[in-house]
Amino acid sequence: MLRFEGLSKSFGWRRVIHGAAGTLGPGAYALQGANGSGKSTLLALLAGAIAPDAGEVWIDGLSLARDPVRARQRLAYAPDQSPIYPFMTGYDLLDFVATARACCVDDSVMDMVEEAGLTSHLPTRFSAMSLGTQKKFLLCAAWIGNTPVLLLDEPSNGLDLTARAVVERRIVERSATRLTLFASHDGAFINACGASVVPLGELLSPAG
Ligand SMILES: Nc1ncnc2c1ncn2[C@@H]1O[C@H](COP(=O)(O)OP(=O)(O)OP(=O)(O)O)[C@@H](O)[C@H]1O
Repeated sequence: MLRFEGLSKSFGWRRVIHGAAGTLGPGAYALQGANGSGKSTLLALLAGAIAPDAGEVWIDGLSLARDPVRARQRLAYAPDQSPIYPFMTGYDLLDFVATARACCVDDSVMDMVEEAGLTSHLPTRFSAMSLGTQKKFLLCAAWIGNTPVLLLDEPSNGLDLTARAVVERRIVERSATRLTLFASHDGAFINACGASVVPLGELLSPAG
């Protein structure tokens, strides 16, 4: 479902990810590691949000480098924070993501919007939303298309208790047939999601 081999990334002189490799099937996985160890960088590489210096990623068997359109339609990624255009509304974000994934905003996603307390914020511009509200929209957008692979960076950061429970339940619901890989330092959240802990160091080349 998610496979990656030989992934490496440096920022200037600093090598952050070296020789990362792994194969993950359906389930929930919590990527763990110290601050600054490279969890967000690895998730961004797996999502194709940043280009690797070396290595390759396959989403549901499709190469992210060689078959990017079809691979990306099987993938959703919610960074911890995202530079969304300030003039976009909640509606605009959901529509934009659905178009990119060649699908629609279905009832399940609108239920999530309602459960997370976002309905009244749908017409609000991102520039006028709190950080927690922006985060909730990013997470709801990540559920659009019910993609086989879902990558989430610190999904519980800044969420109120209601939204946190919604995201936990949604991750559990996916786990039988789909993959969710998320970076988190939040032990209670990881447990509530029934996630297996994946130490970042175990995915990296020992020579790194
Ligand atoms: N765009 C960038 N340019 C330069 N350095 C970067 C960039 N992105 C990340 N880094 C550096 O790469 C290293 C790993 O950062 P990353 O955010 O991936 O770590 P992390 O494990 O997610 O950390 P945290 O647990 O604090 O969120 C850090 O030293 C960071 O400063």
